[in-house]
Amino acid sequence: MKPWTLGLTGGIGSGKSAVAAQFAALGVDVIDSDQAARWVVEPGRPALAAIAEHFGDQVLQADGHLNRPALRELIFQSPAERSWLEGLLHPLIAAETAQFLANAKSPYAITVSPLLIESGQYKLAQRILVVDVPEQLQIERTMQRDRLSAEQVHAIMAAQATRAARLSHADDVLVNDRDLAWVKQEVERLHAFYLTLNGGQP
Ligand SMILES: CC(C)(COP(=O)(O)OP(=O)(O)OC[C@H]1O[C@@H](n2cnc3c(N)ncnc32)[C@H](O)[C@@H]1O)[C@@H](O)C(=O)NCCC(=O)NCCS
Ligand SMILES: Nc1ncnc2c1ncn2[C@@H]1O[C@H](COP(=O)(O)OP(=O)(O)OP(=O)(O)O)[C@@H](O)[C@H]1O
Repeated sequence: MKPWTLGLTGGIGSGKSAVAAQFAALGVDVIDSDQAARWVVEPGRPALAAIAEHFGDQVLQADGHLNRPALRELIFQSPAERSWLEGLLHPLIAAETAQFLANAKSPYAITVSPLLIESGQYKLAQRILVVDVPEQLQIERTMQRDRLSAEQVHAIMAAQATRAARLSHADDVLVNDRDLAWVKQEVERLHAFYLTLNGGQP
């Protein structure tokens, strides 16, 4: 039987990757749209050439790879430029995701995306798990992981759905305000529950 799809979402730095890694360790097939966003702009791919043509060589590194921090600065200070980039990349990311899910072999598969709600991709999932954290913790973890200023993190958060909007789509919520042992325990609980579901429903 074709696996059903769990959509896993949360704001920047909420802990999606940490949660997804625990599901993957239990044998669940996981596709992460942040990773797919990297594949589609590898050197030689047409999207990278389109980005360089649109933004200029300032968004390329000397070795020809995308200069991600430079592009990040440009798009989070201009909604129009962000929208242009999303128009180019989101269909490519969606295609990579669809192909992965079509080949998934575990009882259910997970699509991880920070923009699951915003992009409409949630409609492809039978069930939605939101990783939720208090904003202060989200900001602290992101600043530490990415070496960003509070202002830079706020600019990215402003481009994402609000916590309330995301939670309004949730079937399940993992509150990631404790340590990683807690994440593991919560994922094991959810996984045991998900294995009892038919097509994502009880
Ligand atoms: C701007 C880019 C080059 C920055 O790369 P960088 O390596 O610094 O960050 P990374 O890709 O790992 O993303 C980190 C986080 O930023 C946030 N973020 C990224 N893109 C967006 C966006 N378009 N809107 C809102 N938040 C975003 C997400 O929370 C994401 O998890 C990159 O994020 C990108 O190509 N974004 C456009 C594609 C996209 O929308 N990706 C989001 C998944 S669909
Ligand atoms: N329960 C936790 N305890 C301590 N640190 C954590 C916990 N969960 C996540 N982190 C750390 O917080 C940071 C953000 O987590 P993670 O990278 O999983 O978030 P994300 O939602 O995938 O972010 P993004 O949207 O940017 O991809 C990472 O450095 C991670 O190691």
